[in-house]
Amino acid sequence: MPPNHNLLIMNENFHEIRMEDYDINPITGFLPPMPPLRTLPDEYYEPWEFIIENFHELLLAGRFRTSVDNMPLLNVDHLKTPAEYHRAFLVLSFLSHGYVWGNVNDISDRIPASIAIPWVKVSDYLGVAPIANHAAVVLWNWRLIFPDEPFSLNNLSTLLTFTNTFDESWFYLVTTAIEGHGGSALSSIISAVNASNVGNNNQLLKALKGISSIIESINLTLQRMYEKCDPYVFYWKVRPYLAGWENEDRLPDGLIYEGVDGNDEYGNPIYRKYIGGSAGQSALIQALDVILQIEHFSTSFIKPKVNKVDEVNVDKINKDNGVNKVNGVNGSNKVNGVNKVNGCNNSGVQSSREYNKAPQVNICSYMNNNNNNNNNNNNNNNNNLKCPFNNMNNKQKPYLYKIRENMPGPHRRFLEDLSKIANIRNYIISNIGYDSSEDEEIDNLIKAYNECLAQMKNFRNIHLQIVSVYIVIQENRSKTALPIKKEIITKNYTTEPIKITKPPVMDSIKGTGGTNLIPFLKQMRDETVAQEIPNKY
Ligand code: HEM
Repeated sequence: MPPNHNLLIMNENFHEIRMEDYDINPITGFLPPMPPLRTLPDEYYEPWEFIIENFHELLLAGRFRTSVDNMPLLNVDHLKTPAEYHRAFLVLSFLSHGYVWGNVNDISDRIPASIAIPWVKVSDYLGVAPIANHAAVVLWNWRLIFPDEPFSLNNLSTLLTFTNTFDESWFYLVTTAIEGHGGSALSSIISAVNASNVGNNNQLLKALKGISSIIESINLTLQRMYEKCDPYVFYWKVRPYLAGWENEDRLPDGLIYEGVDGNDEYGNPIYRKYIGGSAGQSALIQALDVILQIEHFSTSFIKPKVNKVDEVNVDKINKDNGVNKVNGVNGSNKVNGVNKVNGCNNSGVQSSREYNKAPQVNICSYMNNNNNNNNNNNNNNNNNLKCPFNNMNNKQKPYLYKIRENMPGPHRRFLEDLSKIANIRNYIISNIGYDSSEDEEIDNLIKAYNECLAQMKNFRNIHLQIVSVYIVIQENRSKTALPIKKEIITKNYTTEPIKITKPPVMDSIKGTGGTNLIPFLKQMRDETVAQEIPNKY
């Protein structure tokens, strides 16, 4: 049966959300329900598995590329199950990135047909760009050391690494362990959506508390990165292999996938560009953003100014948004019909009390207006269910949206569908002052929602610190080290103290997708904080 990704939005009561339609498991979340395959079962794929088994040896011996060049072109028809496709994608990602980046003095701007053709086919099947990604190295790259013991960081091992180091394994495994919180996070997320849909404040409160405590656990796991991943090894040995071929100085034109795209009209080979692997491609973290209605803007976009919103009556807003029905649950009035209201994740609902302190920028309506202004023929007010980012070129898209191309198709669709119904923040705001007998309940919801934001802010602060240690400091070292090296050579191993004259460079360091790293990550954090609902309204 083809995946029915509309079920989530079509289902009136949201009681029967079928996570499996999105390749999501209620227990393991975005991780597969069973540990990924350690090899492809069909012997037909032995040529791939042989090179993978000898990956480090072949690189060390300088024979990796020729081995791949001599590999036969295999057909993907022998892959039978999703798990086999996952394994094939992982293997082909390693073969490709090993081929391109495996020799620092001779980077390849092409991959041979024997890996390019099957890689593109497997990627098409999985609905993902043909480039190493978070799914490959984190979701589909682990095993349990003791199969009869539970999934936990101290029972995990990686299947493949580029560098054969503890550091690289730990980098992936900490992230895999974070993904292990996905099952419970998604249960709470769906419970929260259901609760706000039927106006069940108790259930919503419980779900929000669940979400904040899961983010707290994620943060504790993230902190463990320092334990066994050395920043030097990460930056100089591991990270180069995960690089992609978009915004990449060493491959300015991108990469040729031989046998796939052919030549252009002038007979020149066609290049492809894709962003490399990053945990920013985690659908789990993005799902948390979506459910909390945290909106991220493109760094190149000028954030629209928030107009002071006049005090608006809830009834009027509901009417404007097409909410005809007010649902009486337990005798109280709750706003219902969310799924029929505004498809985008922030309908800009204001409370009947003064509620214009929290930023109320609605990226979807802003983008829709923007698109409509730019295209007079497309003045369609009923397109709320379409997310406008789809119409944007890559430079306009917020980075976190763009990198969804690197997520498996079902996970990307889950985020798209979730953002159409995520309404918790609006729900809480729209209920402020609606019924004075419920003020305390709403206060508690505000606190619980803000606590989720506080935990997301912590996540981004911890992550910023990690990025400073693992990238910024390493990169600055490289910049200050060059003159030092020269001095040592010319002065014949001088013992004079070396002065560092260059200030650390923060703003110009680039992330995987060419973003200005630190300003970008700070923006993500600030956009998180911006959604806080003030306690006093
Ligand atoms: C050594 C460890 C890590 C380093 C050096 C690192 C580096 C980076 C970099 C450079 C970016 C910028 C965007 C990009 O290049 O794609 C980024 C973004 C991101 N990373 Fe990491 N990362 C690390 C670990 C993790 C882990 C374990 C997670 C957990 C899932 C994570 C989640 C994210 C997220 C969600 C973003 C997008 C920005 C945001 O939502 O705030 N990272 N990371």
